Amino acid sequence: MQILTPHVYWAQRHGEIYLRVELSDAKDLDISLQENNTLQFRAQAHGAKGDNEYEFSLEFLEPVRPEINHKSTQRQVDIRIKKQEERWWDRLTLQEKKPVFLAPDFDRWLDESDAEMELQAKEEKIHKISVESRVRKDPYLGLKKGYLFMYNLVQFLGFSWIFVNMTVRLLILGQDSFYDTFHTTADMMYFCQMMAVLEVINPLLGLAKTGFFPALIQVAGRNCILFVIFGSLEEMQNKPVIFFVFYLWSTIEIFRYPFYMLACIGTEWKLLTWLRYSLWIPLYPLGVVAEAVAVIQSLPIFDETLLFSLPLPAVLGHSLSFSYILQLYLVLMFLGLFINFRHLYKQRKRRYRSRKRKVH
Ligand SMILES: CCCCCCCCCCCCC[C@@H](O)CC(=O)SCCNC(=O)CCNC(=O)[C@H](O)C(C)(C)COP(=O)(O)OP(=O)(O)OC[C@H]1O[C@@H](n2cnc3c(N)ncnc32)[C@H](O)[C@@H]1OP(=O)(O)O
Repeated sequence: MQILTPHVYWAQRHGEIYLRVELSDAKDLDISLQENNTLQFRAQAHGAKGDNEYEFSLEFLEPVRPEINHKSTQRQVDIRIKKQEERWWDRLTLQEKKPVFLAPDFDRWLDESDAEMELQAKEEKIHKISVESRVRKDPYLGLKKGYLFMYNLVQFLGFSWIFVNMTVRLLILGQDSFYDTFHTTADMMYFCQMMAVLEVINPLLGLAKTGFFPALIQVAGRNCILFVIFGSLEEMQNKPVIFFVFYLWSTIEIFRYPFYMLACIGTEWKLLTWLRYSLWIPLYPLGVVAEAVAVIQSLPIFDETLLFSLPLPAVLGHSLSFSYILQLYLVLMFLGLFINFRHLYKQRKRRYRSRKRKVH
């Protein structure tokens, strides 16, 4: 009987090494880790040349733990060894030259970044299971979901009404429709934007996972434009800028709210998700620019009418025009744009990273 060397295939993860020894019906297995961090393998098995004794040894690149897991099947011997430190290895063996009997196990092979993704996906799965088990204990879950579903439905219907109304009027009247956007849609916009205050309250009550601060910036920013600039200045109400502001706001909302509605019933439509997490990229800056134009157009009107002006002591003059506060608000708007743009970018990345992981 000869002593032969079997084919050995290997793959790694950050914490483990997998070896697949191609031997069928292996018996009398003797697998041990020597003091010099070398795996010693010996077995009787059936190979191409009949029954033979097979052996090989591998000195690992970095220290491994002494416990060795192995399983012998009719076709192969699987060995699993834990690394001492969770670290990616450049190669398996200490010697740089790869032994001739060793090859990558392409069935298990992952490169470092894929292995990281696999690890993260596992962690996320464990996290999800623990969150789900906690959530399942919430006796009001059905009620909360029902409330959110209804809220999103109402908002969706409101913004759809505005969007369709404006689109139809634009198609029929062309540019003339720009001038009476406010008179035809403001009531519905008031309703939707007042309802939107709930978006700031919901995360405080633990009802939705919305970012509290981004929601506050979003709702406060829009309501300031709607109620203070458009609502209180009649001179602004026939300006075309209202058309652009309302159209940009409602365009995102007719996708965002149905996306949330589906989330409430545990469903997802890929196209809708993509629209919710992509449309803001052009719309948000455009929206801020349109809102900034509205603020700038309102400055001389506030100066003239002295509406909301702050009375000052006589030595400092009569009053401080509200337009100064709006000029400060203009700066805040771009700060708000930066904060929310970054928030939405992170949400998009999170959404697509976790979906990509689910695919693996
Ligand atoms: C402190 C005083 C501030 C003073 C103001 C200062 C100036 C501010 C200027 C601001 C400029 C505003 C400009 C703006 O008006 C311009 C426009 O809007 S233009 C049109 C384009 N706009 C947009 O695209 C923004 C749309 N709005 C939003 O996206 C949100 O309002 C926002 C808060 C910005 C982000 O939303 P959120 O944090 O909720 O992110 P997600 O959508 O990813 O949701 C996270 C998870 O929560 C779940 N969720 C959220 N809401 C609901 C809900 N209603 N029902 C059910 N579930 C909900 C969602 O499913 C996610 O869950 P999961 O993580 O499981 O996926």
